[in-house]
Amino acid sequence: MEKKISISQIKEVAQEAYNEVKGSTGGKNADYIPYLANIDSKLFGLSICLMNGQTINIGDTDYRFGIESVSKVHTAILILRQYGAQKVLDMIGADATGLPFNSIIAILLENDHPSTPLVNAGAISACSMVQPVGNSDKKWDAIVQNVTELCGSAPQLIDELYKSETATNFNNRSIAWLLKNYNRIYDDPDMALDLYTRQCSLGITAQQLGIAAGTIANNGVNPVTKQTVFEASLAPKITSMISTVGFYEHSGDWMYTAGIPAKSGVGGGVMAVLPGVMGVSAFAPPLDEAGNSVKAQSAIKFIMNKLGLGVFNGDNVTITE
Ligand SMILES: NC(=O)CC[C@H](N)C(=O)O
Repeated sequence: MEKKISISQIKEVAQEAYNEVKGSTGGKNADYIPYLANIDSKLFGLSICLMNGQTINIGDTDYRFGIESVSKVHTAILILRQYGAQKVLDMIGADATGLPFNSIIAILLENDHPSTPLVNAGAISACSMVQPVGNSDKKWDAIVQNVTELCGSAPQLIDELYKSETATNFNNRSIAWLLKNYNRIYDDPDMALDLYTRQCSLGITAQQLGIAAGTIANNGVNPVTKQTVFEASLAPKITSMISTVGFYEHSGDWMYTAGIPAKSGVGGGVMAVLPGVMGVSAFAPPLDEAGNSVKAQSAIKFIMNKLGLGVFNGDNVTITE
């Protein structure tokens, strides 16, 4: 069906979502990474990027927080750009794990396969694939450049977070070496792990993440800078990956209730993609038990439900002035 929504309607509903959710007290900051435990848990930002490049920003949308696992989406896009869709499927996979993001059992259950670039195992494997293989500095430049193009502006490394995470990432070290054992690490394992840890420590704003989500929704063209960041044919590949595993073991419940593919990070950020319509991002540190921001989920769900939007609705949505 044809569905028309005005920009002022979107602004109104976004403000309503923000007001509704702002006072909620559910969840708690991630504390297995010491830096994250100390972030002000009252911070809350909501940002929407429309396909005409207009952004709607409410609350703490300029605060730089740790991107954490949302960076898995960016680097999955980078290897899709460098290798193409088939090779990424062959070398990592695109399956849901139904298990926590840092699961080791998931690697064993999937017959030695990392499953998807959007869980820790697949993301470390993805970092090992980033070209030029063998050159850590150049790989890092490629990762940052790709994030910059997707967001339309540069992220900034939060050094304290990087140190905090490096000092405590024992589980991820096991994952990297287990994958090496199964020939699923395509460069030096310690280098791949370090690049993964560093990309998780990039500081990003909700506005930047909203624009990155908008770039995916806009088939690879950044709606703000108008740059073609990746080929349009890759957009449904990345969106399908986000929808199957973006909220880990809660991904099914999320798609059922909110109807929008979204990816979370333990820094409190979420980026959500409604293809052809908008990118949405929300940031608030307190998390549920699967590591997904409680307020970000509530706000994005509120917007989708109130506007009657969702990838499964079958509507042809037009945004009017
Ligand atoms: N879900 C997440 O955001 C996890 C990212 C974090 N860097 C980790 O590896 O544990």
